[in-house]
Amino acid sequence: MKKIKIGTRGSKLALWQAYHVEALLEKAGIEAEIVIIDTKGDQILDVSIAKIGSKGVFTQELEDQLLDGRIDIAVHSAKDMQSNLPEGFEIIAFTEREKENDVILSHKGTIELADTTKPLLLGTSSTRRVATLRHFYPHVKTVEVRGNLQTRIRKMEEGLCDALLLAYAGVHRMGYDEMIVQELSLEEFTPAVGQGSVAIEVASQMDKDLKKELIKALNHEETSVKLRAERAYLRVLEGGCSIPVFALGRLEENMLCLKGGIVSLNGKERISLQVDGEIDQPELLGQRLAMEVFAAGGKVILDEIKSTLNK
Ligand SMILES: NCc1[nH]cc(CCC(=O)O)c1CC(=O)O
Repeated sequence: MKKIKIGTRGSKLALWQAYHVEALLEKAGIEAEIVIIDTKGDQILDVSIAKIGSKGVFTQELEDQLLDGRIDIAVHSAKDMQSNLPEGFEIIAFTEREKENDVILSHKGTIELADTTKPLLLGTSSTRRVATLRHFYPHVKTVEVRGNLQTRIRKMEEGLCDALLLAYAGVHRMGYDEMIVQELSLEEFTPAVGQGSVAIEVASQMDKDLKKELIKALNHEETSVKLRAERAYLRVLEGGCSIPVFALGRLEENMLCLKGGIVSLNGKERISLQVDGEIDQPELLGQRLAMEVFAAGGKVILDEIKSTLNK
């Protein structure tokens, strides 16, 4: 079998993910090498993702190279993948998911979100986290902070904020577990779709046998079932990472339980529901969740968010 070229962004987290995939391939006896590609999302660091327009900022360049055959697979944080891939591309595998929670990282020791007596300024650039904070902890102030984890930590230490709100997966992979001061609950801070897993994207024209080999080596079936449901939910909402929606699949015996919802940008309204169904049709469950969230008032919230972001 030929040597597989793994395309990745050059950030430390992206490289960790690419090496992880390389190791999984090697374990399956497949030789691989890593090709680093610069993306628009990496170059524009001073503008929030929500403003750049999230569509493919981190993925477009990798997709160009997939078509050219300069790389065979593209590795992304599953969370950063838009719900509808452009024509001609598909995700063939999701790697085993890391713990999905959000965490608080701080150089200051304990942080008490519920303590309304002390001013607290949290750094984040995720609309979901800001809106969720506004909903559950309206007294907490937020400031936008972008850049890679190292940059964000430096900005925090320089005084930009008291603490950072981040995905556990990225913090853990970059080796900053010691700075975690609190793990947030999945009930309040239900994660973004796909959080904690790595997605493998290919050009659909890829040789069928090769595709099969790669799926066998890289796909974690249970993760894949959960993420297919979560992504189907996101697809109905046409949400990129700029919209504060969340969903989390869980497997319980032979059932797939999907919890998810949406929160308004000001945090005033938050809808969170759970639907349960068969494991073998995860997409249907995601669509069902979307319909129930819409019916419960989510459609109005979504339309409001979209009109605000498009202004
Ligand atoms: N949006 C950026 C991003 N994309 C993936 C991760 C972390 C790893 C993961 O969730 O898989 C992060 C950082 C964060 O949200 O804290």
